[in-house]
Amino acid sequence: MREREHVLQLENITMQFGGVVAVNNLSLEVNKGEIVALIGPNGAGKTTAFNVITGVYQPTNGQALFHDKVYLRNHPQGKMKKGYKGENGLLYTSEYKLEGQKTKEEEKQRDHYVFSNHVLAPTPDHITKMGIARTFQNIRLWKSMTVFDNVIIAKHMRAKHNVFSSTFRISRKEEARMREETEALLREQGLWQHRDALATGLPYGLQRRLEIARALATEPKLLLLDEPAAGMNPQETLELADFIHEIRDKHHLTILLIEHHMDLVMNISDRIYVLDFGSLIAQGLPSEIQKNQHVIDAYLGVVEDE
Ligand SMILES: Nc1ncnc2c1ncn2[C@@H]1O[C@H](COP(=O)(O)OP(=O)(O)OP(=O)(O)O)[C@@H](O)[C@H]1O
Repeated sequence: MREREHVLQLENITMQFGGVVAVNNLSLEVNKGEIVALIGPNGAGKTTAFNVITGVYQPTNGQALFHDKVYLRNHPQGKMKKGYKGENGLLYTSEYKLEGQKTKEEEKQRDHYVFSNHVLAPTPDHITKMGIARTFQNIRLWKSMTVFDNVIIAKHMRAKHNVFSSTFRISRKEEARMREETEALLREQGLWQHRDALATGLPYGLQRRLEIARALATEPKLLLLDEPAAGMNPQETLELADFIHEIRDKHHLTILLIEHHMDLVMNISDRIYVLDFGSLIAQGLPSEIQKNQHVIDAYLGVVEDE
């Protein structure tokens, strides 16, 4: 069997807001080409996990790796050092000690975690350039811009220079290339005939498509979808499954998604992680998760199709 290629790994991620532990000691991995779902009841911490992965929030503790390279890391500091309610609060500090006799494996593990209090806090912009893109639970488009501009600006964000310098200084050739790629994306998403419309003027379903086109414009390796089926009827939800497979294959993506529509989740996911009150309560294949009594009690037993 081929070795798994890690795209994203979260290790011991805790996100605490004041006294609220929104995500508690979360570890997970997403491998190349996989479609992985993160599910759980309202308030379980799913969106917070996405916000940590994309640099919107700096986690209180833990680290994340993209293609096996640590790109964000933190440990409880300042006031939080006392008020920390999560687990493994010393793991990423030089205060971490291994008790008792150390095996080679434990030593290796320790070296992997401890970087002498070294904190890494990349900005969302940096993370987009690295190759992680997302969509939002509540669609967030640049409302006063046209459909075309929403996508081409995202392309500029992917370019090596920043939006402002690139707007004024990129070569004509590069600009032409970006326009061509934008056209291709809009055609692919069935949005080309709407290119001059304002983003907010589009019907809801097309706004979702535009959000995905804009995410794809940044040429991601990993795409995070936050409730892509929200507001869709059963027929649209069914079509969404095919659509997600299509974009995964066409754009060579790895996908992590949050979703409450269990039919969709069970249909498209290679693996599923289940959160409840910020903590991971189960992980496995869809067939395993469906049968897991803990998950049924915490979530599946009460889930309502939207
Ligand atoms: N910025 C914040 N400040 C304070 N508390 C927050 C913040 N963001 C999230 N929380 C809290 O963290 C917990 C997890 O919220 P989160 O939105 O991540 O859950 P979720 O699983 O995405 O829920 P849903 O399915 O309803 O979207 C909740 O208790 C929420 O109130």
